Amino acid sequence: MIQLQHISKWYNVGGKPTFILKDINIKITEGEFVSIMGPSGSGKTTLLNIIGMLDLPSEGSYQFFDQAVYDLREKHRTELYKKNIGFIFQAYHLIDELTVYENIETPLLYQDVKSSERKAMVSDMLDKFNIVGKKDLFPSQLSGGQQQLVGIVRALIAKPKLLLADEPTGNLNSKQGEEIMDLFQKINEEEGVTIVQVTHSEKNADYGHRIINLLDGRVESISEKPLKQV
Ligand SMILES: Nc1ncnc2c1ncn2[C@@H]1O[C@H](COP(=O)(O)OP(=O)(O)OP(=O)(O)O)[C@@H](O)[C@H]1O
Repeated sequence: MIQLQHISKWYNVGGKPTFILKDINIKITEGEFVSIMGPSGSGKTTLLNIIGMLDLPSEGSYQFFDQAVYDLREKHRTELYKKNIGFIFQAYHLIDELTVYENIETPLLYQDVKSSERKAMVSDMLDKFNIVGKKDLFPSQLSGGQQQLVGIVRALIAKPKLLLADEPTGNLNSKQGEEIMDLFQKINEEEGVTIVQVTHSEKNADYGHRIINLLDGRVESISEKPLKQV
């Protein structure tokens, strides 16, 4: 699904290149659940944003299914992203002025899905994730865990093949965090959604089949993990 080759990213700081990522080579197969770990500043978010097509590297190539991502015009890259990728952030990034229902509906508006179809899709998701009763509330009226759940439902509504999550449980207590990780596991196993998450937590990383450890912008090691027993 994903093949990154010789990906590097640098910024010019005071006339000198400062490397954020250096010669990253990673393959991710459809259906995998991968965790990215590493100390603060090691380049995790930058790598996730490159995988999510939100950021461009300074060098290297990226194959997403049969598409050479950097050969595409920006418009086509955006279409590829919108069609295939859902993003979840630590700080939820919900729109405060919109209700739960409206927040979940937003990605469908960008995809020009018809009104009647949107209604059916949102209702279906509200039902599936047991949040029908919250649909008219605003984000400020929800707990952190509930807000993240809405963020996840919003990321999933357009049926992405790839779910990217940057510290998805960073603002949650351990019980809420565990619920979100269990949900990720379910989405991965039952729906076949490929997941790549950045995490500081060993416990959360263990939910993945594979852990990629970054250090100073390089892949320091990759460890395969047995599936977590439930
Ligand atoms: N526009 C920029 N110009 C210069 N340096 C940058 C820029 N954006 C990011 N960096 C640097 O890139 C490095 C990697 O950042 P990144 O957010 O990818 O790290 P991270 O591993 O996700 O860290 P954390 O765990 O703290 O979130 C940091 O040292 C950061 O200062």
